[in-house]
Amino acid sequence: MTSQTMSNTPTPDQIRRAPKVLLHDHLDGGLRPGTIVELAREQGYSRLPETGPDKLGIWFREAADSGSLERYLETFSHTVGVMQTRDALVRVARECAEDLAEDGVVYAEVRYAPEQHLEGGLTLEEVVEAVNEGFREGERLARANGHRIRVGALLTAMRHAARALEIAELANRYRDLGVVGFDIAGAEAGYPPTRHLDAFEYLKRENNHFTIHAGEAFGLPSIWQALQWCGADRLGHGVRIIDDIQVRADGSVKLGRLASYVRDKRIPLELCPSSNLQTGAASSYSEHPIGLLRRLHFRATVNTDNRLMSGTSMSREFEHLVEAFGYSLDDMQWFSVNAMKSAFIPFDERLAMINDVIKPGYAELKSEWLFQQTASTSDSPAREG
Ligand SMILES: O=c1[nH]cnc2c1ncn2[C@@H]1O[C@H](CO)[C@@H](O)[C@H]1O
Ligand SMILES: [Zn+2]
Repeated sequence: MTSQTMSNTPTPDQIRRAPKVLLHDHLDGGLRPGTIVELAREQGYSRLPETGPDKLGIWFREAADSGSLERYLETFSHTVGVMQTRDALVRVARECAEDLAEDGVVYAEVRYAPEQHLEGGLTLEEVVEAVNEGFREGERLARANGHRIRVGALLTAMRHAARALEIAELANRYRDLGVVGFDIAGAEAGYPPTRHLDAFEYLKRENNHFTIHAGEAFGLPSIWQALQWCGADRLGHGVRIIDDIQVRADGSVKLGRLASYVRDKRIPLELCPSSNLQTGAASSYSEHPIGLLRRLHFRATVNTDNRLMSGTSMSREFEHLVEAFGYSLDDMQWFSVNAMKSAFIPFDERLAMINDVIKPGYAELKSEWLFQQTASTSDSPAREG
């Protein structure tokens, strides 16, 4: 008997078919390399470092593999560079929804910074409407291909800029019209989230939702500010919360006050393992804090961050975690339910996704697995699992 049939390790095919929930994915970090090449040609964008899709895909992964968030972020000039027209935005958003659906993602919140897409003369509103249109088209095309996905947009403000309040107002205006929340992103060191307190206070007064990139390139002070000064509903990454968790030689664990708060309040951590390896926040999958955070029952979720720059997908992220930590379909379900609970759509809609899509999806995969087990052990004594 192979180890595959003896253990309950999901296969790559099962991982892909398992219903997955994605809360942290950048629209401008997930383009198909072939699309970048075509858009660049159409728009006369001549600064691409490679003109063949395969080489360009490799270039992004290698350039992003720098160990520094600042250098990682430089690669976005080329994706943002070809996302300056309405048609380009519609196409990129459509393909994003299609690619996620194909990968078994059933619910996604995809973020982008509208202020970065104005160079071709579009207004902020036109940018948001183009992206929304693309997501709706992508959802329809996915459905026609037998995949069900729902995509909500998060509007990001860039933390080095000074437009956060304006973007927060934009997110509020398009609430219930495809936009489900707000975020700030960009270089973390030197740009604390409190610079944008006015935007967060405005959103709180409007009963709106937001997440903050924090605890990725900078540690606990950034997480503390994001939660206790700004009132973030979720943490983008938040991986450095590990700095407030002490694992003693005997294996016992002591949480500091901030880590306790994050766990006690069920603050969702939008963890992005591959991205963290590239920017230096973790050194290998098996050493990634997600293993400990999952064991300690933090509200941990699994995310892609930037599929292009990391050459990844939700399935790839789970494949890495399955390999590093021996995760089962039950673990995958736990992460997916965690993420769905943490989404910014209304409670009843989250519950419906959990009960009608996620749980039945995993139940089906597990029953297939049990069936295979029974078939492969039919002439040997029953095995304890
Ligand atoms: O992991 C990250 N940390 C901080 N900022 C990021 C990360 N990934 C992407 N962006 C930034 O967010 C912008 C809007 O999508 C991107 O253009 C990029 O500059
Ligand atoms: Zn991010």
